[in-house]
Amino acid sequence: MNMRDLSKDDDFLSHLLVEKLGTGTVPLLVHKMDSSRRLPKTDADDLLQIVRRLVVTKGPVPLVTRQAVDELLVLPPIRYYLKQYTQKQINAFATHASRYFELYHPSGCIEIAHTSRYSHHTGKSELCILATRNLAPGAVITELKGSMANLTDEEDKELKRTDLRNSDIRRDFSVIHSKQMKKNHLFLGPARFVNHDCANNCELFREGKYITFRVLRPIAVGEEITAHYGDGYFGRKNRHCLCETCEKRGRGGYAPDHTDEDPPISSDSESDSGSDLDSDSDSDESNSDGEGKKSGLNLNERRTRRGVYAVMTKGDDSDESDNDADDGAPNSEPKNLVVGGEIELVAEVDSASDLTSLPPSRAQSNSALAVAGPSSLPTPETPAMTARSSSALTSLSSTDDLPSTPKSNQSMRFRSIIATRGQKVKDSTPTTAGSKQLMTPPLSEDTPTKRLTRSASANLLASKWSTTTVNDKGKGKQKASQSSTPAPTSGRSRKGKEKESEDIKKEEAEPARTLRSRPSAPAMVEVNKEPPPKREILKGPDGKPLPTCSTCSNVLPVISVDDKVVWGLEQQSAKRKKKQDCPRCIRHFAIYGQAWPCRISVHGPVFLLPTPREEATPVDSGPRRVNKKALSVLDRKLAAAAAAAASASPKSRKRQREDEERPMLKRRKTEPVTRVETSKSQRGKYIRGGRGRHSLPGPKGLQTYGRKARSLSPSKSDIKDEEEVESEAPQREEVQVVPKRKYKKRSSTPQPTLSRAQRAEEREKIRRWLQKKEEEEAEKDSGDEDAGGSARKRSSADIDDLEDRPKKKVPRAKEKQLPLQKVLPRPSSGFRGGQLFSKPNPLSYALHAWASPVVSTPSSSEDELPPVTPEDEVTVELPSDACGSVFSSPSTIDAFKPSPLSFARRRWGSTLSPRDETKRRATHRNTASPGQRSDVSDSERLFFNGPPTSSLSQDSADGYVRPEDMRMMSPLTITSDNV
Ligand SMILES: C[S@@+](CC[C@H](N)C(=O)[O-])C[C@H]1O[C@@H](n2cnc3c(N)ncnc32)[C@H](O)[C@@H]1O
Repeated sequence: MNMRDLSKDDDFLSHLLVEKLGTGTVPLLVHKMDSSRRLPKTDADDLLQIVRRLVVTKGPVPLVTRQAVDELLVLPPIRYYLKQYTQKQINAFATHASRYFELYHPSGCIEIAHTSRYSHHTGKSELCILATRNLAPGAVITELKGSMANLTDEEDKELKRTDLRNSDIRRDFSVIHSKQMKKNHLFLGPARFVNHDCANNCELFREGKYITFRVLRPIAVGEEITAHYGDGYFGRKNRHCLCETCEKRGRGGYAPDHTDEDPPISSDSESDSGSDLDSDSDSDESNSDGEGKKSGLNLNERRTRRGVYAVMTKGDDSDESDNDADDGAPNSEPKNLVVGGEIELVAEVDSASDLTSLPPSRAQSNSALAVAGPSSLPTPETPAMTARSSSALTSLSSTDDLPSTPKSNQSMRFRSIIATRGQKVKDSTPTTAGSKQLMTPPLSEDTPTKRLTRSASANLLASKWSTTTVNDKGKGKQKASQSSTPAPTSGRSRKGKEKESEDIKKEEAEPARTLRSRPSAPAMVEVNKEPPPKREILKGPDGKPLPTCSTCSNVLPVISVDDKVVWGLEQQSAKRKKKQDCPRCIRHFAIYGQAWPCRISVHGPVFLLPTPREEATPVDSGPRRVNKKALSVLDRKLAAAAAAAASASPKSRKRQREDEERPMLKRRKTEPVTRVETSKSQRGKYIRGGRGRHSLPGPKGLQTYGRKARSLSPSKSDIKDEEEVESEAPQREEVQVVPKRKYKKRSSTPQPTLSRAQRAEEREKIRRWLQKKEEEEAEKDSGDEDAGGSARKRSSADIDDLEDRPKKKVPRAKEKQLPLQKVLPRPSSGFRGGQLFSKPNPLSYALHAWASPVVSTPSSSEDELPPVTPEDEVTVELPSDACGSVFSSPSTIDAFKPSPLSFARRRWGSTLSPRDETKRRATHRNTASPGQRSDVSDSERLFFNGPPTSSLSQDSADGYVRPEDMRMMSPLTITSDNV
């Protein structure tokens, strides 16, 4: 996979499956590889439904994920996006999509969330990965994956480039560096949201084809998953690091003597970052730092030097050319990253860092570990699930844990405050440090136990997954030692990060080492059953308690995106007294239907919030199985129907024929019904008529005009032909206005074998034929030809037909005397626009068809009404959507002409007024493409939901598929390897 595709796909997929799955008003804003890239508009609801189905569908994760990917790929915007892709690229996209989908599976243990940790310095929204379960050391977070792409030298340089106009561009990415090859690989996917912590709780490692994360020490629910980027990533000795550990220790960006300026590069600067630096890593640094240095305070600077650098220190570093060339698997990681190959995150010298605007040590900073440390055994006062502080396996030494500067003794593992940029500016000024508290609410306290006690489901989950107790050191150790990669133990004194890394490296380097098999569910640590400590109520500068999330109990965050507060302040002021959930918990509930952090429905895999679209789109999108039983039932039914047809009276046969000839009406059961009732006084006034059995002049009918012998059950092609002609009929008067969207028959019958061009040709023939006929009729009408003469010209078949009807008794003389009147058609059963074509004289036909025509003046308001059936108490279902939208024309609906086509048009016309119709069309276009309508079957939806043509803009996708687009619908192959 190349870098361009991967970054493009990741931008799109993170937009779809992270940003769009936010809480609607609060997107989880992802920093893109190229934020200027336009992405196809996608309906967030569609995506949410797919994820919800994934959540409730039972089955192995790869299968369920694959299904979600399949569903994603048929969405019109996605098909549009993939239109130019080759099958290989589509596969790559699908695989990358599966990485994001996997995050949401109920068996997963992490989530992507907002974090306030860095953005209060940058004014930008930042994301992080949080644990949604307790994780024990050695657990592999299988869903935290990424896809890799080789970087050419040019691309590598390009990624280092700083766009001074937009510091986002090319800055927020992850790169994995192969030390031996001295080559970089772009590493994108959910794993890229892992932030750095100087005392990281996870490590990046290679497992088979994947690069994923392994837990180093116990992680509690709500705790952030962190990795170590290296010692020089955030300036020399990470002096600008804003991680929690630095905050606790009063180091990095929180050091009391911290300044935004970087000290001059000393000769040993390289040693800060270890020896694994990319040789040209700093080649562009001066350039990138220029702006920050000049201004002294670059608020837009995200402090991303170059992304995560993971260095392969051993393993097969043979050069890979195109790592996805072999199997077409898009996610093929570079082959040099072999199993067991050690990946080390190393520092990148930040010799000329422009990391600015770092505030001095936060006076009000909390220190989570003031009560923790290796010596601190779990006590009733210790937060039960504060694994880091209570676990005997914690790797932090007392000196590490206890801050060097006085801090508050609150846990700050899960913060939710994001200050605005304005606050940041104030924060960065020492003189205003004291007033910072006034501007920025104090950091939230995270008391996981409290969270659990607030949520019964969470308790359930916790108890369900409990495997070890943190009180039981031995057990915990045993668990850790069971893993092939021993996790740091509590007894081990920590002599700094480097020492720890060394130890881990050593252990991993042992030849006998085998990678642990992937746990089906991550190992958990049990919650402390002790009563939770009383939660301290955090108060704002006004002395009032800060609003907290009613589910997770964190202080409600203030989230700002590009200097704009997008969530928080309004909600907090308006709902200060009301119960309110934080965006994270709202999002969680929207996806899982359960209170955070529970993902498993206590009622089993029953979907909680079905929607009409869900019902219309069954979870099982695969072909339905026809079993023997169903077939025998079908056979029986068919036999019974045949027998009934054979024994039917001529009258009932006739009725049956009529019914068969009206497929359009039958189809629209689901559409709004307009009921028209006739008055009793009208009863008996009208005689039945207009039931012709004349075939329509379809492709065949052109040659055999006239009565066509029909079989009892007309063939499907007959019906289709009729439909086509009916569809075309109303267009005759507006030859130029040829509706492009033809109503598709809702059935699983195969589409006609005629090609589009052929059909168009046939239609054109019909149109010409009709026009010719009309002209002939017009000539006849204009002449002095009498009705009898016209009648004489009719075929005997037509006469026979007419003789069947009561109206044949109408004397010819009377017929002739009738003045030209406006005749309202009746849309009752029996009227067929098609037969009008075989009786080309509209007036005579009308006289026969409508024995007692309804006369109205041209300005009659009846014109505005839908066709009324003057039959006895007949309730008619009038079509109002599918056909109406195709055939009714606002311009012609009022202009009534007593021609067969007018009849047809009005017969099938929409019941809406022209204005309403226009409005309805607009809404219909905007909200529901044919492929989205619930009355359209799945197969048709697939057919309809084509991507817009390239000539259309993204936003004006017409939702119709072109034959050439069908390529996209070829089944995707995601092998289990890929997923
Ligand atoms: C690989 S990304 C991690 C995800 C990132 N937070 C986001 O929202 O895209 C790395 C970026 O996260 C931020 N970051 C992560 N850890 C940090 C730390 N300890 N101190 C300061 N910034 C950090 C920096 O902006 C860094 O460039």
